[in-house]
Amino acid sequence: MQNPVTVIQSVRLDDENDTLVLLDQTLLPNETKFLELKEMEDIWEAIYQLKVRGAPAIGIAAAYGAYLGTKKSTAETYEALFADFTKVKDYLATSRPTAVNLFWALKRMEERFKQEAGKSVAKVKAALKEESENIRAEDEKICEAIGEHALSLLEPGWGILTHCNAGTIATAKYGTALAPIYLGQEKGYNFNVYADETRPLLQGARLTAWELQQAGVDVTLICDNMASIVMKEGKIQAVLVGCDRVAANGDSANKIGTSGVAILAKHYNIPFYVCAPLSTIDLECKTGDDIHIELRPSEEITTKWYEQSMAPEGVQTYNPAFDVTDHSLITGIVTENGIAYAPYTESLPKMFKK
Ligand SMILES: CSC[C@H]1O[C@H](OP(=O)(O)O)[C@H](O)[C@@H]1O
Repeated sequence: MQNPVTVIQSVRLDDENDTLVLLDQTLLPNETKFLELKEMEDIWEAIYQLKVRGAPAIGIAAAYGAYLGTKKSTAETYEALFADFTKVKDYLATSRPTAVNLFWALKRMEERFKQEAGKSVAKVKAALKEESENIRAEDEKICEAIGEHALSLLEPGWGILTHCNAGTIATAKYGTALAPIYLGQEKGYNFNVYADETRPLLQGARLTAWELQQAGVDVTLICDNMASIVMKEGKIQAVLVGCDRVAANGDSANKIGTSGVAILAKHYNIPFYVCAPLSTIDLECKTGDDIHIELRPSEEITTKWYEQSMAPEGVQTYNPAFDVTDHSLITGIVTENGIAYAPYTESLPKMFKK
């Protein structure tokens, strides 16, 4: 039975109208609104402001944006079109630095462009459209495969803690960390999901709790500082999180606060799994120290969710959007090709060879 929430397409191409259609995730859970974007500046802004967010969804949006931006070109030669494509690609690549899917998707679009060398402008544009649609369609299958592998690690009735939102709206469908929750629901696993609110942008409260409630999954919203007590009280049998970039040694960048959850899970002897499409694994990054952590505006901490500021005027803040969970804290990395276990420098490359 199709779960109504998983069929929501948070990122969609409306080619006939030269438009990228995005579910505006900054308005959830209070408003479900789709944006229709034609201009590269608006697409850049939508990625930066997390109107579209989640590593796979960012990659899909960038691929569609690169196609739409190139489609507009009036270039009459392959070379001139490539110059226009490159401008769009390089511009979209500046929107956010941490999720590797943004760069992976843009590189894949560039590789497809080069495969069409010597062909007519029309044929190259058609190829870019096809490639962007392939990226989206593949991500749906990848997330389902991650869900199947992750489900093999879980038992019916388990309490699952998750951080931020790695759900259906962060991907083409199903999500990564939430994929086993949706697949398990179809099979009667009846998980009890505990969602960290995930300050400062509240992806857990606004998005995960919303997605799972809409899907009829048993979800309990907790403040980030409650993760320890729910683990201590035996409510949690596994932690599942998404990721934005996995380094070759297994260090994994994910939403800020994830590494703290991993340390708690280690302390309470609870398995901690990172759900990672291969498109989020960056073997060029040797360790988490090589991952660029995005810093975001102060207002997200001080005023964004309050009728009035809850912090003294002008207080200094530090707002890293992600942190890196050390590979030693990760029980396994669930990919679409199977589950990688430590030592990750050996197991991760094998995932690409299946
Ligand atoms: C399925 S990847 C989701 C991943 O992306 C989120 O970051 P953001 O909300 O800033 O795009 C978060 O790290 C999630 O785990």
